[in-house]
Amino acid sequence: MILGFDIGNTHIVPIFYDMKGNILATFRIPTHLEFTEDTLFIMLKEFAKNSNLEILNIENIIVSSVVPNINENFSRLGKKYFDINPVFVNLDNVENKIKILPNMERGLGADRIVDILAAKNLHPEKELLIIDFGTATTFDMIKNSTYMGGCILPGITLSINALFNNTAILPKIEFTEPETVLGINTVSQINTGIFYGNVGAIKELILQYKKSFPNAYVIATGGQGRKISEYIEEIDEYVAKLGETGIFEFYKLTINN
Ligand SMILES: Nc1ncnc2c1ncn2[C@@H]1O[C@H](COP(=O)(O)OP(=O)(O)O)[C@@H](O)[C@H]1O
Ligand SMILES: CC(C)(COP(=O)(O)O)[C@@H](O)C(=O)NCCC(=O)O
Ligand SMILES: [K+]
Repeated sequence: MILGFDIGNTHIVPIFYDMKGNILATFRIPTHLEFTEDTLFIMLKEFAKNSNLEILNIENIIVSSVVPNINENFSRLGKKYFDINPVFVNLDNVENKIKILPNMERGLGADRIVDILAAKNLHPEKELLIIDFGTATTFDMIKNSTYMGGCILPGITLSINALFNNTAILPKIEFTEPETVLGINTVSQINTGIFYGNVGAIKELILQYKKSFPNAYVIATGGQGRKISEYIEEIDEYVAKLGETGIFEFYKLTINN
């Protein structure tokens, strides 16, 4: 088995793969900097047990992290419990798959790197616009294996939390499909505002990218993107486990050959 970790700003997702890259099980834990290698191992052991997986069969560990402060604990986890040095997703190992423009910084988040690897695998010949709805919503434009650029905006839950945290009495709401734009209470008004506000923002951004890349094939991913994608006809496809697939792709490209 291969063990992957998708470390985002809100959640850490451990992923168990068989050696062909089939996903056997995934779990979701909150991103807490306080998790030590020992806490992480105990959680992993329980998850594995629950899915009837033998944790000692892990041959390699791949970590996609956008939270650098926690990385060291994953290195310790690998060394202490599996005698493995985990490999961290970065651009250096996949330079022929994702070329960057000469004037561009190399700071592209690991989550975006694995999204790109997976999307390129699904549609090798297409120009791709990838939208990932996570803590932040990110756009990434790929043409001829080259990263053309992208953008970042606050994610949906982040926007909901911002209203809650920066006002005296606005509540924290659960994001749902709105029934009407004529909200009759605070909760439905916030929900409607965030929902259609995001639908509109995403549509406009896609339009802007399509001005330069009219043939761009638009792929959305990220838990919060599923519902909203149905309202955005410019999105060609929603892929639930894009990042998870990309982490295994990174493994194949770096370790397996
Ligand atoms: N399947 C889902 N349905 C609804 N909300 C989700 C889903 N998955 C994640 N979220 C919410 O989206 C926000 C971002 O979480 P996540 O996608 O895990 O972000 P990250 O990858 O940045 O850690 C969180 O508030 C989380 O509760
Ligand atoms: C943009 C992000 C915060 C998104 O993170 P996420 O929503 O997955 O938690 C992350 O990809 C990141 O920190 N990137 C580094 C900067 C960059 O990608 O340009
Ligand atoms: K994201």
